[in-house]
Amino acid sequence: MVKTVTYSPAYTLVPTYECFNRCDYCNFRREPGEDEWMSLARGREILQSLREGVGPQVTEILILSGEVHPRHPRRSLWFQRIFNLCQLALSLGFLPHTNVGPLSEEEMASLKTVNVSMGLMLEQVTPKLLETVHRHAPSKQPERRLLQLELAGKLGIPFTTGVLLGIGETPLDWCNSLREIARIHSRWGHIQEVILQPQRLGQRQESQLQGFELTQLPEVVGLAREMLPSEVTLQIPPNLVETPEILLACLEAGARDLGGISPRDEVNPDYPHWQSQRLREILEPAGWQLCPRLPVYPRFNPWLSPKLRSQVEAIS
Ligand SMILES: O=c1nc2n(C[C@H](O)[C@H](O)[C@H](O)CO)c3cc(O)ccc3cc-2c(=O)[nH]1
Ligand SMILES: C[C@H]1O[C@@H](n2cnc3c(N)ncnc32)[C@H](O)[C@@H]1O
Ligand code: MET
Ligand code: SF4
Repeated sequence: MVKTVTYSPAYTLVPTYECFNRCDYCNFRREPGEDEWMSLARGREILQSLREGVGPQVTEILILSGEVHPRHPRRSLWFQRIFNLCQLALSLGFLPHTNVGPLSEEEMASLKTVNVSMGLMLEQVTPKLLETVHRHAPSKQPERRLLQLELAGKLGIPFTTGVLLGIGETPLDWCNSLREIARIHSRWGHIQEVILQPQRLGQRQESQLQGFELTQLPEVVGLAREMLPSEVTLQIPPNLVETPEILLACLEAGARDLGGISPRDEVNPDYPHWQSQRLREILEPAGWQLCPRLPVYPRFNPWLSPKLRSQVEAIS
Protein backbone atom coordinates (compact mmCIF):
# COMPACT_ATOMS: atom_id res chain seq x y z
CA MET A 1 0.00 0.00 0.00
CA VAL A 2 1.36 3.45 -0.91
CA LYS A 3 1.07 6.04 1.77
CA THR A 4 1.36 9.66 0.66
CA VAL A 5 2.92 12.66 2.30
CA THR A 6 2.56 16.09 0.73
CA TYR A 7 4.57 19.31 0.47
CA SER A 8 4.01 22.66 -1.21
CA PRO A 9 6.69 23.78 -3.71
CA ALA A 10 7.09 27.34 -2.49
CA TYR A 11 9.10 30.53 -2.58
CA THR A 12 9.16 33.00 0.32
CA LEU A 13 8.88 36.76 -0.16
CA VAL A 14 9.69 38.97 2.81
CA PRO A 15 8.11 42.47 2.55
CA THR A 16 10.21 43.50 5.56
CA TYR A 17 12.22 41.92 8.34
CA GLU A 18 11.55 44.93 10.60
CA CYS A 19 9.34 44.02 13.56
CA PHE A 20 8.05 45.92 16.59
CA ASN A 21 7.90 42.65 18.56
CA ARG A 22 10.98 40.99 19.97
CA CYS A 23 10.29 37.30 20.47
CA ASP A 24 13.27 35.78 22.30
CA TYR A 25 13.56 32.90 19.83
CA CYS A 26 13.38 34.97 16.63
CA ASN A 27 16.21 34.78 14.08
CA PHE A 28 14.27 36.75 11.49
CA ARG A 29 13.58 40.23 12.79
CA ARG A 30 15.53 43.45 12.30
CA GLU A 31 15.17 46.63 14.31
CA PRO A 32 12.59 49.07 12.82
CA GLY A 33 14.46 51.52 10.59
CA GLU A 34 17.31 49.08 9.94
CA ASP A 35 15.68 47.20 7.10
CA GLU A 36 14.52 48.50 3.76
CA TRP A 37 11.11 47.24 2.67
CA MET A 38 10.86 45.14 -0.48
CA SER A 39 9.82 47.36 -3.38
CA LEU A 40 7.25 46.17 -5.89
CA ALA A 41 9.88 46.45 -8.60
CA ARG A 42 12.15 44.09 -6.63
CA GLY A 43 9.25 41.69 -6.03
CA ARG A 44 8.51 41.64 -9.75
CA GLU A 45 12.17 40.99 -10.57
CA ILE A 46 12.31 38.03 -8.17
CA LEU A 47 9.03 36.50 -9.28
CA GLN A 48 9.72 36.92 -12.97
CA SER A 49 13.09 35.21 -12.72
CA LEU A 50 11.43 32.46 -10.69
CA ARG A 51 8.97 31.98 -13.55
CA GLU A 52 11.68 31.89 -16.17
CA GLY A 53 14.20 29.86 -14.21
CA VAL A 54 13.79 26.83 -11.99
CA GLY A 55 10.32 27.82 -11.17
CA PRO A 56 7.46 26.46 -13.20
CA GLN A 57 6.96 23.82 -10.53
CA VAL A 58 6.77 26.49 -7.77
CA THR A 59 3.11 27.25 -7.08
CA GLU A 60 3.01 28.91 -3.64
CA ILE A 61 4.36 32.32 -2.74
CA LEU A 62 4.61 32.54 1.04
CA ILE A 63 4.43 36.18 2.15
CA LEU A 64 6.12 36.26 5.54
CA SER A 65 6.80 39.52 7.33
CA GLY A 66 7.94 41.38 10.37
CA GLU A 67 5.24 43.64 11.78
CA VAL A 68 4.46 47.35 12.09
CA HIS A 69 2.41 48.28 15.17
CA PRO A 70 -1.35 48.52 14.39
CA ARG A 71 -1.44 52.15 15.54
CA HIS A 72 1.80 53.28 13.92
CA PRO A 73 1.35 55.82 11.09
CA ARG A 74 3.26 53.55 8.70
CA ARG A 75 0.88 50.62 9.27
CA SER A 76 -1.27 51.35 6.21
CA LEU A 77 1.78 51.66 3.97
CA TRP A 78 3.06 48.35 5.31
CA PHE A 79 -0.28 46.70 4.67
CA GLN A 80 -0.59 48.16 1.18
CA ARG A 81 2.84 46.77 0.25
CA ILE A 82 1.80 43.30 1.39
CA PHE A 83 -1.45 43.54 -0.56
CA ASN A 84 0.37 44.69 -3.69
CA LEU A 85 2.94 41.89 -3.46
CA CYS A 86 0.11 39.34 -3.25
CA GLN A 87 -1.59 40.90 -6.24
CA LEU A 88 1.66 40.82 -8.20
CA ALA A 89 2.27 37.15 -7.35
CA LEU A 90 -1.25 36.29 -8.52
CA SER A 91 -0.85 38.22 -11.75
CA LEU A 92 2.27 36.15 -12.51
CA GLY A 93 0.36 32.91 -11.99
CA PHE A 94 1.42 32.06 -8.41
CA LEU A 95 -0.83 31.32 -5.42
CA PRO A 96 -0.18 33.56 -2.40
CA HIS A 97 -0.36 32.44 1.25
CA THR A 98 0.17 35.30 3.71
CA ASN A 99 1.42 35.02 7.29
CA VAL A 100 2.32 38.49 8.59
CA GLY A 101 1.06 38.44 12.19
CA PRO A 102 -2.32 39.57 13.59
CA LEU A 103 -4.46 41.68 11.26
CA SER A 104 -7.65 43.72 11.69
CA GLU A 105 -10.90 42.36 10.31
CA GLU A 106 -10.74 44.89 7.49
CA GLU A 107 -7.16 43.90 6.63
CA MET A 108 -8.09 40.21 6.67
CA ALA A 109 -11.10 40.76 4.43
CA SER A 110 -9.00 42.68 1.98
CA LEU A 111 -6.23 40.03 1.88
CA LYS A 112 -8.82 37.32 1.34
CA THR A 113 -9.32 38.69 -2.17
CA VAL A 114 -5.67 38.06 -3.10
CA ASN A 115 -4.78 34.92 -1.09
CA VAL A 116 -5.87 31.32 -1.54
CA SER A 117 -5.18 30.66 2.14
CA MET A 118 -3.64 32.50 5.07
CA GLY A 119 -1.91 31.59 8.30
CA LEU A 120 -0.96 32.58 11.82
CA MET A 121 0.70 30.35 14.39
CA LEU A 122 -1.16 30.26 17.68
CA GLU A 123 2.26 29.53 19.33
CA GLN A 124 0.95 28.51 22.81
CA VAL A 125 -2.10 29.76 24.71
CA THR A 126 -0.54 29.93 28.16
CA PRO A 127 -0.31 33.58 29.26
CA LYS A 128 2.82 32.86 31.30
CA LEU A 129 4.96 33.14 28.13
CA LEU A 130 4.11 36.87 28.13
CA GLU A 131 6.48 37.08 31.10
CA THR A 132 9.25 35.12 29.40
CA VAL A 133 9.90 34.66 25.64
CA HIS A 134 7.06 36.99 24.63
CA ARG A 135 7.69 39.72 27.20
CA HIS A 136 8.47 42.18 24.39
CA ALA A 137 5.96 40.76 21.90
CA PRO A 138 2.44 42.23 22.21
CA SER A 139 1.40 40.39 19.01
CA LYS A 140 1.80 37.10 20.85
CA GLN A 141 -1.04 37.70 23.34
CA PRO A 142 -2.99 34.44 23.20
CA GLU A 143 -6.35 36.27 23.19
CA ARG A 144 -5.28 38.32 20.19
CA ARG A 145 -4.22 35.24 18.24
CA LEU A 146 -7.34 33.25 19.13
CA LEU A 147 -9.41 36.19 17.88
CA GLN A 148 -7.50 35.99 14.60
CA LEU A 149 -8.39 32.33 14.17
CA GLU A 150 -12.05 33.20 14.82
CA LEU A 151 -11.96 36.09 12.33
CA ALA A 152 -10.46 33.86 9.65
CA GLY A 153 -13.30 31.41 10.23
CA LYS A 154 -15.94 34.11 10.14
CA LEU A 155 -14.54 35.48 6.87
CA GLY A 156 -14.30 32.01 5.31
CA ILE A 157 -10.54 31.99 4.83
CA PRO A 158 -8.86 28.55 4.53
CA PHE A 159 -6.36 28.75 7.35
CA THR A 160 -3.06 27.32 8.59
CA THR A 161 -2.12 27.57 12.24
CA GLY A 162 0.03 25.64 14.66
CA VAL A 163 1.95 25.45 17.88
CA LEU A 164 5.54 26.42 18.52
CA LEU A 165 7.24 23.83 20.73
CA GLY A 166 10.06 24.27 23.19
CA ILE A 167 9.53 27.89 24.20
CA GLY A 168 9.01 27.21 27.90
CA GLU A 169 5.62 25.48 27.81
CA THR A 170 4.63 22.21 29.50
CA PRO A 171 2.98 19.12 27.97
CA LEU A 172 -0.29 20.28 29.56
CA ASP A 173 0.08 23.53 27.60
CA TRP A 174 0.29 21.49 24.36
CA CYS A 175 -3.12 20.00 25.19
CA ASN A 176 -4.61 23.36 26.04
CA SER A 177 -3.37 24.99 22.83
CA LEU A 178 -4.50 22.11 20.60
CA ARG A 179 -7.90 22.08 22.33
CA GLU A 180 -8.43 25.76 21.47
CA ILE A 181 -7.60 25.09 17.81
CA ALA A 182 -10.04 22.16 17.78
CA ARG A 183 -12.73 24.30 19.41
CA ILE A 184 -12.46 27.15 16.91
CA HIS A 185 -12.30 24.70 14.00
CA SER A 186 -15.47 22.97 15.20
CA ARG A 187 -17.26 26.30 14.87
CA TRP A 188 -16.06 27.32 11.39
CA GLY A 189 -14.40 24.30 9.72
CA HIS A 190 -11.68 26.48 8.19
CA ILE A 191 -8.45 25.01 9.57
CA GLN A 192 -6.75 23.12 6.75
CA GLU A 193 -3.58 22.19 8.59
CA VAL A 194 -1.83 22.50 11.93
CA ILE A 195 1.95 22.90 12.06
CA LEU A 196 3.89 21.27 14.90
CA GLN A 197 6.93 23.52 14.83
CA PRO A 198 9.91 22.74 17.05
CA GLN A 199 11.77 25.85 18.17
CA ARG A 200 15.32 25.58 16.86
CA LEU A 201 18.32 27.64 17.88
CA GLY A 202 19.76 30.01 15.33
CA GLN A 203 22.65 32.42 15.14
CA ARG A 204 20.73 35.64 15.62
CA GLN A 205 18.32 35.04 18.47
CA GLU A 206 18.69 36.98 21.68
CA SER A 207 18.07 34.38 24.33
CA GLN A 208 19.88 31.27 25.44
CA LEU A 209 16.72 29.12 25.17
CA GLN A 210 17.18 25.39 24.73
CA GLY A 211 15.80 24.16 21.42
CA PHE A 212 12.91 21.67 21.53
CA GLU A 213 13.92 18.09 22.44
CA LEU A 214 13.24 16.53 19.03
CA THR A 215 12.79 12.97 20.25
CA GLN A 216 9.51 14.22 21.80
CA LEU A 217 8.08 15.38 18.46
CA PRO A 218 6.41 12.08 17.47
CA GLU A 219 4.62 12.10 20.82
CA VAL A 220 3.26 15.62 20.19
CA VAL A 221 2.17 14.56 16.69
CA GLY A 222 0.29 11.62 18.23
CA LEU A 223 -1.38 13.91 20.75
CA ALA A 224 -2.42 16.35 18.02
CA ARG A 225 -3.78 13.48 15.95
CA GLU A 226 -5.98 12.46 18.87
CA MET A 227 -7.17 15.97 19.63
CA LEU A 228 -7.91 17.29 16.13
CA PRO A 229 -10.49 15.97 13.65
CA SER A 230 -9.12 13.86 10.81
CA GLU A 231 -9.76 16.46 8.08
CA VAL A 232 -7.14 18.73 9.67
CA THR A 233 -3.74 17.75 8.25
CA LEU A 234 -0.72 17.71 10.55
CA GLN A 235 2.39 19.40 9.19
CA ILE A 236 5.99 19.09 10.35
CA PRO A 237 8.94 21.01 8.91
CA PRO A 238 11.43 18.39 7.65
CA ASN A 239 14.47 20.69 7.82
CA LEU A 240 13.98 21.15 11.58
CA VAL A 241 13.69 17.50 12.59
CA GLU A 242 17.37 16.68 12.08
CA THR A 243 17.24 12.90 11.50
CA PRO A 244 15.40 10.58 9.07
CA GLU A 245 14.34 8.42 12.03
CA ILE A 246 12.45 11.26 13.72
CA LEU A 247 10.86 12.30 10.42
CA LEU A 248 9.57 8.77 9.81
CA ALA A 249 8.38 8.43 13.42
CA CYS A 250 6.36 11.65 13.00
CA LEU A 251 4.70 10.22 9.89
CA GLU A 252 3.90 6.99 11.75
CA ALA A 253 2.33 9.13 14.48
CA GLY A 254 0.03 10.88 11.99
CA ALA A 255 1.85 13.78 10.27
CA ARG A 256 1.03 13.89 6.53
CA ASP A 257 2.51 17.12 5.24
CA LEU A 258 5.97 18.73 5.11
CA GLY A 259 4.80 22.31 4.48
CA GLY A 260 6.24 24.78 2.07
CA ILE A 261 9.61 23.72 0.74
CA SER A 262 11.53 26.71 -0.55
CA PRO A 263 15.17 27.47 -1.41
CA ARG A 264 15.64 29.24 1.93
CA ASP A 265 13.69 28.82 5.18
CA GLU A 266 13.52 32.49 6.14
CA VAL A 267 12.50 31.71 9.72
CA ASN A 268 15.28 29.18 10.27
CA PRO A 269 17.99 30.12 7.75
CA ASP A 270 20.52 27.97 9.63
CA TYR A 271 18.55 24.83 8.67
CA PRO A 272 18.53 24.28 4.91
CA HIS A 273 15.92 21.96 3.41
CA TRP A 274 16.99 18.60 2.07
CA GLN A 275 16.61 18.39 -1.71
CA SER A 276 13.32 16.74 -2.61
CA GLN A 277 15.43 13.94 -4.12
CA ARG A 278 17.07 13.32 -0.71
CA LEU A 279 13.64 13.42 0.97
CA ARG A 280 12.37 10.79 -1.45
CA GLU A 281 15.36 8.57 -0.64
CA ILE A 282 14.36 8.68 3.01
CA LEU A 283 10.62 8.29 2.45
CA GLU A 284 10.35 5.71 -0.30
CA PRO A 285 12.12 2.79 1.38
CA ALA A 286 9.66 3.25 4.25
CA GLY A 287 6.70 3.11 1.85
CA TRP A 288 5.93 6.86 1.64
CA GLN A 289 5.36 8.70 -1.61
CA LEU A 290 6.14 12.44 -1.67
CA CYS A 291 3.49 14.44 -3.59
CA PRO A 292 3.28 18.17 -4.33
CA ARG A 293 0.12 20.04 -3.28
CA LEU A 294 -1.21 23.59 -3.58
CA PRO A 295 -1.39 26.07 -0.67
CA VAL A 296 -5.16 25.59 -0.57
CA TYR A 297 -6.62 22.16 0.10
CA PRO A 298 -9.15 21.13 -2.60
CA ARG A 299 -12.19 21.01 -0.31
CA PHE A 300 -11.87 24.78 0.17
CA ASN A 301 -11.94 25.69 -3.54
CA PRO A 302 -15.65 26.63 -3.27
CA TRP A 303 -14.72 29.18 -0.57
CA LEU A 304 -12.61 31.20 -3.02
CA SER A 305 -13.78 34.07 -5.20
CA PRO A 306 -14.54 32.99 -8.78
CA LYS A 307 -11.31 34.64 -9.96
CA LEU A 308 -9.07 32.89 -7.42
CA ARG A 309 -10.93 29.66 -7.90
CA SER A 310 -10.37 29.58 -11.64
CA GLN A 311 -6.68 30.35 -11.13
CA VAL A 312 -6.39 27.43 -8.69
CA GLU A 313 -8.28 25.11 -11.00
CA ALA A 314 -6.08 26.09 -13.93
CA ILE A 315 -2.98 25.04 -11.98
CA SER A 316 -4.36 21.80 -10.52
O1 LIG B 1 9.41 27.73 5.27
C1 LIG B 1 8.61 27.95 6.20
N1 LIG B 1 7.30 28.00 5.95
C2 LIG B 1 6.41 28.28 6.92
N2 LIG B 1 5.06 28.38 6.62
C3 LIG B 1 4.62 28.00 5.27
C4 LIG B 1 3.76 26.74 5.24
O2 LIG B 1 4.53 25.61 5.41
C5 LIG B 1 2.93 26.72 3.93
O3 LIG B 1 2.83 28.02 3.46
C6 LIG B 1 1.51 26.23 4.21
O4 LIG B 1 1.56 24.86 4.43
C7 LIG B 1 0.54 26.50 3.01
O5 LIG B 1 0.90 25.77 1.89
C8 LIG B 1 4.16 28.81 7.57
C9 LIG B 1 2.83 29.09 7.19
C10 LIG B 1 1.95 29.55 8.15
O6 LIG B 1 0.69 29.81 7.80
C11 LIG B 1 2.35 29.72 9.48
C12 LIG B 1 3.67 29.47 9.84
C13 LIG B 1 4.58 29.03 8.90
C14 LIG B 1 5.91 28.79 9.25
C15 LIG B 1 6.84 28.50 8.25
C16 LIG B 1 8.25 28.39 8.49
O7 LIG B 1 8.72 28.54 9.61
N3 LIG B 1 9.08 28.14 7.47
C1 LIG C 1 6.37 32.17 11.39
C2 LIG C 1 6.47 31.33 12.63
O1 LIG C 1 7.78 30.84 12.77
C3 LIG C 1 7.94 30.39 14.11
N1 LIG C 1 9.31 30.65 14.59
C4 LIG C 1 9.87 31.83 14.92
N2 LIG C 1 11.14 31.63 15.35
C5 LIG C 1 11.38 30.30 15.31
C6 LIG C 1 12.50 29.46 15.64
N3 LIG C 1 13.66 29.93 16.12
N4 LIG C 1 12.36 28.11 15.45
C7 LIG C 1 11.22 27.60 14.96
N5 LIG C 1 10.15 28.35 14.64
C8 LIG C 1 10.22 29.68 14.81
C9 LIG C 1 6.84 31.07 14.93
O2 LIG C 1 5.90 30.09 15.29
C10 LIG C 1 6.23 32.05 13.95
O3 LIG C 1 4.86 32.27 14.16
C1 MET D 1 9.18 35.11 11.66
S1 MET D 1 7.58 35.30 12.26
C2 MET D 1 6.71 35.92 10.86
C3 MET D 1 5.25 36.09 11.10
C4 MET D 1 4.80 36.97 12.23
N1 MET D 1 5.72 38.01 12.56
C5 MET D 1 4.50 36.11 13.47
O1 MET D 1 5.33 35.93 14.32
O2 MET D 1 3.40 35.60 13.57
S1 SF4 E 1 8.63 35.79 15.50
FE1 SF4 E 1 7.44 37.19 14.17
S2 SF4 E 1 6.54 38.61 15.71
FE2 SF4 E 1 8.19 37.59 16.79
S3 SF4 E 1 9.94 39.01 16.52
FE3 SF4 E 1 10.04 37.46 14.88
S4 SF4 E 1 9.05 38.46 13.16
FE4 SF4 E 1 8.42 39.56 14.98
